[in-house]
Amino acid sequence: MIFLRYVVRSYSHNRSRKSGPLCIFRFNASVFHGKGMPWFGMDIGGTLTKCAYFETKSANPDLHHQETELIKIVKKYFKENPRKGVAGQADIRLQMDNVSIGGRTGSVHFIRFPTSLMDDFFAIAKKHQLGKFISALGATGGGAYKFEERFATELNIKFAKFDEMDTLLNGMRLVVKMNRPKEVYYWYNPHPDEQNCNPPQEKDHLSRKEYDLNDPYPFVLVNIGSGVSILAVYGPHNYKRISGSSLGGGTFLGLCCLLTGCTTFEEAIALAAKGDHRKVDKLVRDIYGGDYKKFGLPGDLVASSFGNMNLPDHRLNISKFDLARATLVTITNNIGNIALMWAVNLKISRVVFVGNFLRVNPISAKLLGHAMSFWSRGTLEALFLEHEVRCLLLHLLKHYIIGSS
Ligand SMILES: Nc1ncnc2c1ncn2[C@@H]1O[C@H](COP(=O)(O)OP(=O)(O)O)[C@@H](O)[C@H]1O
Ligand SMILES: CC(C)(COP(=O)(O)O)[C@@H](O)C(=O)NCCC(=O)O
Repeated sequence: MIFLRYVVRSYSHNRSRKSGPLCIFRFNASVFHGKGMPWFGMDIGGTLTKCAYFETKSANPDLHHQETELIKIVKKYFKENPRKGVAGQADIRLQMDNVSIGGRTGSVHFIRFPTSLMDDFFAIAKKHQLGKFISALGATGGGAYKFEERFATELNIKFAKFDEMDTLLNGMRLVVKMNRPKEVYYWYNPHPDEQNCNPPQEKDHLSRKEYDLNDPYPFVLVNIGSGVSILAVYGPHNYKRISGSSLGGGTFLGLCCLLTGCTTFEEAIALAAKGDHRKVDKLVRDIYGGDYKKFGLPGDLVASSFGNMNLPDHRLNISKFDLARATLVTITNNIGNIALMWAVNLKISRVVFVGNFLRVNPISAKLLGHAMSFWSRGTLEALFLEHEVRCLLLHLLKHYIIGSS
């Protein structure tokens, strides 16, 4: 059986953890028989390409030599890379150490690069004759379909494709098990007096608490990527896609770039962190002069997202920070509303939010956490995963290594 082999060591300069980076090279299967080397999987999404690899300690000195050689090539790869982005960012924070997969112990590393830079990836992969090292690659996401032919014809690499929803769920199951009890968490209010008294806006004082998702079914899974997919999950192999929305992470980033001139997600989130959406939105109190008591709508609740922006006076008083925050709150609230509707409709009390929109984005996570609880009067739980990056790659690894799901 031919296994995927990659040398991947994150190149991050993180001081507290071992660093190492990435690349993708197959070893000669007849020599290595799939023992000891890192395994690799790729999720090619609408915005980001996510890679994960499992790096075991090698017991085989030949293998170790090969690995060292490959790391050299990897370093070259980064140096020669024309654009920094395509080299990928190692998500050191997500790294999982001492993980056991297929009877071996090692670390799972995560890396990402923008899918829009796939041409650069191909150029570099061709230059280094990647196809000589890799024969097959576990792939998921829309790009597993979109780029399959290019990988085959230009790089001579075949895809073993996995459906992104199947893999997302399998990966989630796996990561929850492997990283228990730290993986799943929720936002709670340490000051119960304030519980449900305020409109569902983000709460800076909310704290994170671990959640034991030992018996998870049923739950609603909301994947916030470029767009949004919503699944009702009833059992390990029993789920359906119940809804979706085109207003997702890509919408936030796209609108934010248009409205503020920012160019990256990190920048957009940093702007939003300093802004006040209430200057941009029309609130219930702007309309009622206070709360709309009959229906329990607090005055601070957003009545109309961006509803003040038709007025020149209001437009003069807002900053790019406020616009970024309003965009973030608008998109997040919309996703929360759809998720809530489906959970209530299906009488499912747990809603798990995943996807890279929640990466470095506690504003949205807290907003979702508070809003779900507020609007359901405490009957719904909004849960989050430590590995908000689509952990489905872990499933790929497992599938490839052990040949089972
Ligand atoms: N470094 C980043 N670059 C671009 N978008 C990012 C980044 N980090 C987080 N995001 C957010 O994550 C979304 C993509 O999420 P992801 O789950 O990777 O979806 P996809 O599989 O569609 O690429 C983006 O639309 C954006 O909102
Ligand atoms: C097409 C997608 C499954 C692709 O997944 P993604 O790359 O966004 O994670 C997703 O963007 C989606 O479900 N969009 C919403 C489509 C709808 O209106 O239901």
